[in-house]
Amino acid sequence: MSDVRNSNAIIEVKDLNLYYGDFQALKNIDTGIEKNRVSALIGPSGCGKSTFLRTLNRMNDLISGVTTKGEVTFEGRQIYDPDLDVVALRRKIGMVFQKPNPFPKSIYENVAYGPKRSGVKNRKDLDQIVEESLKEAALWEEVKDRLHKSALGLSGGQQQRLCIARALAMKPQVLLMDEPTSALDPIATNRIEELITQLKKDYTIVIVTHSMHQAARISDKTSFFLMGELIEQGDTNKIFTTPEDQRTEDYVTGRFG
Ligand SMILES: Nc1ncnc2c1ncn2[C@@H]1O[C@H](COP(=O)(O)OP(=O)(O)OP(=O)(O)O)[C@@H](O)[C@H]1O
Repeated sequence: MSDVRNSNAIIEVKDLNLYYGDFQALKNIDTGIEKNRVSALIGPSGCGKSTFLRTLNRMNDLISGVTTKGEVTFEGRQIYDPDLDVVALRRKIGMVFQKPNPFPKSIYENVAYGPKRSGVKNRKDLDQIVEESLKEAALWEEVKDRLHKSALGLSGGQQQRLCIARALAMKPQVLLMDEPTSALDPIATNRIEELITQLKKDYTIVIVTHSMHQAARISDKTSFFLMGELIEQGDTNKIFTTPEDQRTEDYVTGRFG
């Protein structure tokens, strides 16, 4: 298997195995997530993409019966170290979900919520974080005149950009995105894809996608999973044009999945 581990990796994964009870969902995963790149995780339904994504900020801790073995290091620190501050980890490695899930609060409060909880109290500082995060998420112009209106009044695509702004407000280094456009129409999808391409200047992005077109359009690196194994990983262009493994070729050419 090709090896993408190198000195640009912000996250390194070594011999990672994950079980839901007796069922092994991830098998001997070795990989690295490169800094300031978009990495796509692809593969047929149930192959372990979302499970793998969640291992990167310990979101699987929230599911009972999960056992994780192996190493995940973020900037050289073991993230499965029992002494690690998981809340701080999730601040640095934020997450955006498939279905936009804004809180039933105002647009402003959605973005200010995390910073407030981590101790930012000064109104001017909060105003600034809200404005900057909404600008980074390409939503500011659409909402600046209705910041104190409910977030639930936004369109699905706007809600998803709000969720991205909410994650950015915590000043993360990595953004994990689990099929962030699967609930959106093509125009809203296009806006999120453009946004992801802009965000990689400042952030590292890992995205689970069912759309091979999306992976090919926006990612630099692609990892192909099958039945809990990481079959092949490398430059997106290579994975889609000259993959080394027959199973990868069958998947990317649409022969299964
Ligand atoms: N909470 C859970 N408890 C038990 N088994 C689970 C749980 N979550 C996922 N699994 C199983 O682990 C395997 C991997 O699931 P996962 O959701 O990671 O796959 P996926 O590739 O993201 O799938 P999809 O593309 O359909 O979202 C599947 O067989 C799934 O049924």
